[in-house]
Amino acid sequence: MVPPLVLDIDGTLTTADHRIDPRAFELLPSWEAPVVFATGKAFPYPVALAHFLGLPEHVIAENGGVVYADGETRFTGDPDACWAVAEEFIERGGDLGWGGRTTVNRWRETEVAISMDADEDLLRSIAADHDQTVIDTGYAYHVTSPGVSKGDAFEELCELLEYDPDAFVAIGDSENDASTFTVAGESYAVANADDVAREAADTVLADAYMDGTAGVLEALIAADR
Ligand SMILES: O=C(O)COP(=O)(O)O
Ligand SMILES: [Mg+2]
Repeated sequence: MVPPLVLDIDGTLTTADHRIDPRAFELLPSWEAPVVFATGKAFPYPVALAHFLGLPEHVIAENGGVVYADGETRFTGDPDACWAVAEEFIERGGDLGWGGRTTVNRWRETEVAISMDADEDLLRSIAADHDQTVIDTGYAYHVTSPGVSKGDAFEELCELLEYDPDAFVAIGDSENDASTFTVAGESYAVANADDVAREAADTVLADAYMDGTAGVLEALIAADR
């Protein structure tokens, strides 16, 4: 039996230009064990991915702020405090960015995502004044509440579904994946991963993006034969 998976999305299942790599549609629909998507993106994104792969919607969104499994939704974090940071950031001349793409935050329920073009120093200093944290995923700065993490959310999801987190293989690429790597039994950072993810992973892969991820998935399938 192949092991269950907990997979980051951006940088892990994608190409370098942010598209889902088609190999996700070849390897995941027939995966014979649970697959959990754990992302910094807003709640609808991993739900849609699971849905269109024909997989059960077991997801972690917003860096752990949202857990959804078996029809149950759990939220962690203080969205008002995160928005207070974003509002002060705008008042002090900052820009959330996204070129008018309001869908980035429209369905976000526990935190705020800000474009990588933003003034990072200003954002971090305002977040610190409000006792909120900033996560840099390489795709966005996320203003998130302390204590929110994909790893804690993953543990919660495993409790809900009565899964053993230690049985899971985790793959990811950035600092928001390090906590998942700690909880899962086995962890891989793709070659494009940041230093925090590389440090936390059991194995740093030679291949980047979906090349790295597909290599792990194919090896797991081969080992199962
Ligand atoms: O939304 C982001 O900033 C990153 O998303 P990810 O956690 O799927 O890589
Ligand atoms: Mg990622």
